[in-house]
Amino acid sequence: MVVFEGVTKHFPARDRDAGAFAALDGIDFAVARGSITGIIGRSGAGKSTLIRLVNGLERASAGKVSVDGVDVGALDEAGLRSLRRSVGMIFQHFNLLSSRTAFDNVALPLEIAGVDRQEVRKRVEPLLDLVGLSDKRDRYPAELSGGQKQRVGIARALATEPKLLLSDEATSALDPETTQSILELLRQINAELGLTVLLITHEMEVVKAITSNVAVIDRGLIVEHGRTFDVFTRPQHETTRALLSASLGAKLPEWIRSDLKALPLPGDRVLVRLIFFGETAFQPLTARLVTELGAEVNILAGAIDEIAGEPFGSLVVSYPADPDTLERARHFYQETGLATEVLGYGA
Ligand SMILES: Nc1ncnc2c1ncn2[C@@H]1O[C@H](COP(=O)(O)OP(=O)(O)OP(=O)(O)O)[C@@H](O)[C@H]1O
Repeated sequence: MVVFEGVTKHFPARDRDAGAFAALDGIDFAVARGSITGIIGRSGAGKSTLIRLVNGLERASAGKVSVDGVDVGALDEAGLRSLRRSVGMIFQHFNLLSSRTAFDNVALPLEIAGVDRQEVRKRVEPLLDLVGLSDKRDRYPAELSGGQKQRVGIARALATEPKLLLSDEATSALDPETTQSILELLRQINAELGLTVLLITHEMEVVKAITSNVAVIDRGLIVEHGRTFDVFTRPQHETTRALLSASLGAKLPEWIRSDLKALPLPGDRVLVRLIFFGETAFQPLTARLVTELGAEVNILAGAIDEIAGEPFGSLVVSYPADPDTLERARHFYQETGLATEVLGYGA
């Protein structure tokens, strides 16, 4: 649906002598039709720039961005206007016009497209109904809650019947409960209207809750991408691990985490996160681990979590970090296919 091929975006560097600065540095990535795809990354990694290239708010310095086979960079003004009708966008701060009612905000893109008043009414009313705001149609943004404003934003984004919806931190200004209801609405729109959703967020909970696919961007490069379940349960890149560490699975108590070392001292124990999913979730692997290691295994934390509707469990254990035990553990993990992550070492 959206394809990035060798996409680079330069901005003039702040320091005039430094030349150009690459906000995106060779992005190759495709967003599957019908998916809800998340882009995550640290602040300044290039998420907004990436999404703004999709509807032509920015132009790539090199490479190609295409939407449904259309090369966005090659479009003239008329082409861009037509593209923006097929690509809706929602924003963190809703971007509603305060002088227009909910109805008139949703109607705006249709008025701009020259749709006549009767047709506008025919299209806007079902949209207000879809987002659950029929009774608020004549309210002004100032009279609506954050969640209701975002619902107006979503209805407005859907007015021109787009195939793709871009979401730029759409739930970041909302409380957790309202976030859940907006995510539920996005999920419904994705399922019922077959709309592809590309969202950027710094909220891992959002990614976990609704995306089917995720890409991790770091300093202008996609460093990891795949099914959300796979990326979240078996993160390969250090940036992904850092982004996920606070939000996923069993959380280590702070007093243990703050004492963790990157390398063991003699007599230290290793702290390992064991991740259970699929086959491994149904086997008594913890009991076997204790037997196989022949060493004292402590359980420090455990949780059952859910990613994109699939359950998985994680358990943080510690055992002696001597070479024999580590070798037996490595062998056991290899044999059972248990996913693990070494968190560090401690006494
Ligand atoms: N118009 C611009 N001119 C110059 N530099 C820019 C411009 N837009 C973005 N940048 C720079 O490009 C880099 C990527 O910015 P971008 O907004 O895409 O990051 P982000 O991942 O969305 O960050 P955040 O999560 O903080 O919004 C940043 O270093 C930013 O300062």
